[in-house]
Amino acid sequence: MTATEPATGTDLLDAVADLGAALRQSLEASTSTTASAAQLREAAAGIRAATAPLAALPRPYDKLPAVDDMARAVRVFNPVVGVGSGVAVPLDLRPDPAGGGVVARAALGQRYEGPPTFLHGGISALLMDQVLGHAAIAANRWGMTVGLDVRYRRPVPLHVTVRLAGRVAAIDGRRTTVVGTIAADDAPDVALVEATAVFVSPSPEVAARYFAGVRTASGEQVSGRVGTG
Ligand SMILES: CCCCCCCCCC(=O)SCCNC(=O)CCNC(=O)[C@H](O)C(C)(C)COP(=O)(O)OP(=O)(O)OC[C@H]1O[C@@H](n2cnc3c(N)ncnc32)[C@H](O)[C@@H]1OP(=O)(O)O
Repeated sequence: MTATEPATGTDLLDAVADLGAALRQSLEASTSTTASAAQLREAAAGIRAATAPLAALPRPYDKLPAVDDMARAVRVFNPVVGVGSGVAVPLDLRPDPAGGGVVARAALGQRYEGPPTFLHGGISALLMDQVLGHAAIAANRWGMTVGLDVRYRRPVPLHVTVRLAGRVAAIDGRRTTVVGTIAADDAPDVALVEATAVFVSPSPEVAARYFAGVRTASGEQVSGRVGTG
């Protein structure tokens, strides 16, 4: 069982993952195609037609999807790890066998481009926030990000497998400091991006205020806290 692996292989979860994969293929194709204007308009019409029946069945944003499992930190529409998300990679984070923390490998596509042929710096920050957050959760130290420091040493190439890793560096009361890197998978010791994040577990009063209206699909109240199962 991994930190980001969905709970069960239910038919609904399989369908959510299938749609997520189709959306990601569509985004990737839309950012790398040389199709004509007419072909693009035809594609846009088809996508709008396919979207309409989904939009007609909305889920309130404070009701969690039935396929989520907060206790195991599985959030299926998370924009980094969620298998149902069109914008997610999705990263498959696993315990790092090389000494604590979590690690994932991925080749980032054209849809994440910043400078030509390289990863957008904001996407690097997004990925690091998530990876370091999961490293905190893996150490049973869930918290909200209060600080994220990113150093861009070298550009991250697209379409090349990179290794994203994070591990807890320090614990101080409700504060957890986590460090991590993005590096080429074949040169893991040469950091392209280095990041340090501080996560703070909200006080029970603050958590109750923030997440008071949030319910699971079966109607149970949630604390917001993830990865506690
Ligand atoms: C699938 C699961 C996904 C898991 C990965 C998710 C990764 C992505 C995570 C996010 O995106 S989180 C969203 C972005 N973050 C926020 O919106 C957090 C906004 N900040 C807050 O709401 C509050 O700061 C917070 C609830 C986190 C804390 O408020 P509290 O009122 O509970 O705590 P308080 O302010 O008393 O601070 C507690 C301790 O943390 C310390 N602290 C607070 N802010 C700090 C800071 N910026 N840097 C260092 N320390 C800080 C603070 O000094 C204090 O230290 P001491 O206990 O020693 O006094």
